[in-house]
Amino acid sequence: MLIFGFTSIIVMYLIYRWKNRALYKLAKELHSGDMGISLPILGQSYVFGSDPKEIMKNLRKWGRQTTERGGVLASWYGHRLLILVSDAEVADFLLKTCLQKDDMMQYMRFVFGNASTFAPVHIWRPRRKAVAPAFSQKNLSSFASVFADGSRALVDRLRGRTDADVALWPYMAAYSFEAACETTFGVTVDAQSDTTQSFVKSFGLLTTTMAAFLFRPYLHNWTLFKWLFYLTGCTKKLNVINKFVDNIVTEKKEELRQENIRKAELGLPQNGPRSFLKFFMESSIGGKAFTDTQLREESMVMVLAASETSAVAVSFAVMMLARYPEVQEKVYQEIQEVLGKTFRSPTMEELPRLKYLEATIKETMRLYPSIPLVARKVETDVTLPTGVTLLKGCGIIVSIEALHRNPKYWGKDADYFKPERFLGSPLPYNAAYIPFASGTRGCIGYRYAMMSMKTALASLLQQYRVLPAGHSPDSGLTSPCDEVSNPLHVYFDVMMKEVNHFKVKLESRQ
Ligand code: HEM
Repeated sequence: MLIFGFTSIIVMYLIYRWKNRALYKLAKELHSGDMGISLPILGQSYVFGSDPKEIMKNLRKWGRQTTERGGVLASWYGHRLLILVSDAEVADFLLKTCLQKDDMMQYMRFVFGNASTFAPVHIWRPRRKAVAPAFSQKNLSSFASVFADGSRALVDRLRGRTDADVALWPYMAAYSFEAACETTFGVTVDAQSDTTQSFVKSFGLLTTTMAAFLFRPYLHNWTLFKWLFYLTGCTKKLNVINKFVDNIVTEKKEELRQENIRKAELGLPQNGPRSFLKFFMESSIGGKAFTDTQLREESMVMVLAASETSAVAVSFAVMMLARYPEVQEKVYQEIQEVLGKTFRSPTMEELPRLKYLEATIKETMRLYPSIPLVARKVETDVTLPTGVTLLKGCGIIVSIEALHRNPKYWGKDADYFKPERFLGSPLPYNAAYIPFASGTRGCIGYRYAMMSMKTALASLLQQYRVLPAGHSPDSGLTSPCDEVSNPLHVYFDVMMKEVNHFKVKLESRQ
């Protein structure tokens, strides 16, 4: 009986291998690095481990191996073949050619709906077209005061935190979240209030659970997923989120109706600064008005996409400034030159003049991109510029983190922190820098993000000098310095975050 069972498994495995022989041939051609042997059901996914720090460490290791082997590597993830990419030319080609999100995103879709980030291409395309005008320069300019007010509140909240080390994350997260809510919904929220806290916690729990789930392909089965989702309390959390957003949508719809009636009566034009929600309510998808579900999905994803990503990037930037005091001094001098000596937030016209600050943010996002990887799917066989043909059904993981440290584009000092790379001469190869991904499915909010991050940093640095946590006179690094032998310790949470919640020491400049 035992022998019969064993023989059946072997026969089934051999049939499976024969049916998928083209995939196995491709895997061999692309090599899988030193990621360990591929096991049935698990593939090589077991090497990532379950601890978020381990996952990030192994993702980085996987990325380095990809670069060492020419920028494209294959790996078995459960029964699927994943192609990992750290070559800029190949990444650029794939991000522009393969617009479909990978199958693993269908679980994210279950949580966040069919909003642009997770939607299949046929749903995404008309939505992206409908959403894009909300990011016009004119509309974004109307958000400048939101960032200015928010960054003043950020500076105030940090007052009195100069005596000991401070974990920046809750402060930065609150700044970005409040700004994201105001620009998305047109309402002012207090990140400390009970309702908001419960919304934020629910969001956090959902993303953390989803991050852990994505790296366990053996759990990727709909029935199992739905059960786990329920048992881990995610259903309740999702209800909290949906209720929070639905209430705002209902309230805002009525407000808009009243406002339009009032303006029509007074003969006033129907324009002015518009929150994303208001913009969506006045727009249409393929000629039809947004439904309530579409309004909820699109606004929820704006809050999700706008808040944590920018908070992570700005927090990493502060840590880098603490580590590299002479970079911080240059940034500070520039802020003084552009804004003068009295404390105030930069205006929309002044932001482009903060060039060294921008270079510092960009260099931070090169070494520590908020989103370390993006996943796409091959829908029809596609031949890479290198001549290799990827087969239908393969998953694609573009490792932004590995690509950003690929010496082929960034030189021998790829791991060094040097904001000067982004000053003066253009980048040697544009596609080698993609913190916001690239192509038509790249980030729609990169200009919004830059405005928000520059405003927050300019305000913060006018008031405080930042020092490394546990500061002693020689705890700063002298730039240029190697971010491999002295790396920041990070973990994977869909985004890449610092393990100590971005701890630094603040010293008042007043
Ligand atoms: C530092 C901040 C940010 C970073 C690093 C970032 C990064 C990214 C990346 C890498 C993608 C592509 C994801 C993929 O292909 O799977 C993306 C997509 C997206 N981002 Fe951002 N983002 C940031 C800020 C924002 C902001 C502020 C908004 C909105 C206000 C936003 C809205 C979106 C949306 C809607 C998408 C989906 C685009 C589509 O599929 O059409 N992002 N972002």
